[in-house]
Amino acid sequence: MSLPQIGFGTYKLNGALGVNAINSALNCGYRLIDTAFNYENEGTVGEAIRRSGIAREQIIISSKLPGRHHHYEEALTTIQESLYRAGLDYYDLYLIHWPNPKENLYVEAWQALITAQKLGLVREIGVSNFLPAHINRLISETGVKPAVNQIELHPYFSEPELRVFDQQNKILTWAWSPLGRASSVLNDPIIAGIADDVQRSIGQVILRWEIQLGVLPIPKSTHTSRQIENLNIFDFQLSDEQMQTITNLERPDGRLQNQDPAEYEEF
Ligand SMILES: NC(=O)C1=CN([C@@H]2O[C@H](COP(=O)(O)OP(=O)(O)OC[C@H]3O[C@@H](n4cnc5c(N)ncnc54)[C@H](OP(=O)(O)O)[C@@H]3O)[C@@H](O)[C@H]2O)C=CC1
Ligand SMILES: O=C(O)C(=O)[C@@H](O)[C@H](O)C(=O)CO
Repeated sequence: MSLPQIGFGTYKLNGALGVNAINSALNCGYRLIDTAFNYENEGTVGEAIRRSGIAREQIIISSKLPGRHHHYEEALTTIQESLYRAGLDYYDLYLIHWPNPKENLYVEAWQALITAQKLGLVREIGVSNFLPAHINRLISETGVKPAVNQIELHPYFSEPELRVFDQQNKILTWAWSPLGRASSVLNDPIIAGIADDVQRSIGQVILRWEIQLGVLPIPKSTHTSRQIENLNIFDFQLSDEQMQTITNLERPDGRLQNQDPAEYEEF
């Protein structure tokens, strides 16, 4: 499957305001929309797509299986429910949202995603927030590798080891909260200096850094002007030195909400 280099995140985009925001993103040119069963907005995404008038096959739509439905039968039913909610016949991608290692049912959930792919409910399957040990287990127990791994990634938390692991295994890394969910990174003075040099906004520099790292960012915005700004990152380049300067901003406590997938469980 070929994917755009950037997608659109939809966490917190619900109801009529959500439909307007997602519709606006589609009009701006986004062709990859990220949602999740737990966002309770798969219906909003489906409605925005129908209203856009853009042909279904021109849009990549990705959703995610919540932790409370990792049992095989429940997972299959949940994928069907995800489709009914969105009013879609298929998802282009379906991911396990979190591995929930203490619950320890993610291999069973993966087997359900494999079946869903065989049934044509989803075109490709992947994971989110998976560490190398979790992915190695999926591969050794099922022989099927995830197509993508969607992980927290922004300049204060750039996941160097996980990116290398994904690359070595030909798994595409997606960056969630690529703008640090509008936290202090969007005012970082070092990135501001680079933004001045390249005559772009801080957000554009961050997203460009992610693209040049080989990662697919999925920024969310309710504002059309920001949606456009976040897309306009393909007509400039960061130098190797600028790339390294941003990568050096890594912080040991760089996670936004201390959601370490080795420990964190989300249901
Ligand atoms: N798999 C997972 O576990 C997770 C997945 N995700 C996915 O990743 C997506 C993106 O992450 P998210 O947490 O939403 O955070 P983002 O990093 O995309 O940041 C979104 C915030 O940044 C603001 N913003 C967007 N563009 C700009 C800009 N150019 N300048 C200034 N501010 C800007 C938005 O404000 P405004 O809307 O007002 O414009 C919003 O407050 C989610 O929507 C979701 O789809 C997120 C978290 C976890
Ligand atoms: O948004 C998501 O996809 C999540 O997995 C959530 O954990 C989200 O990051 C969050 O902040 C919940 O409080």
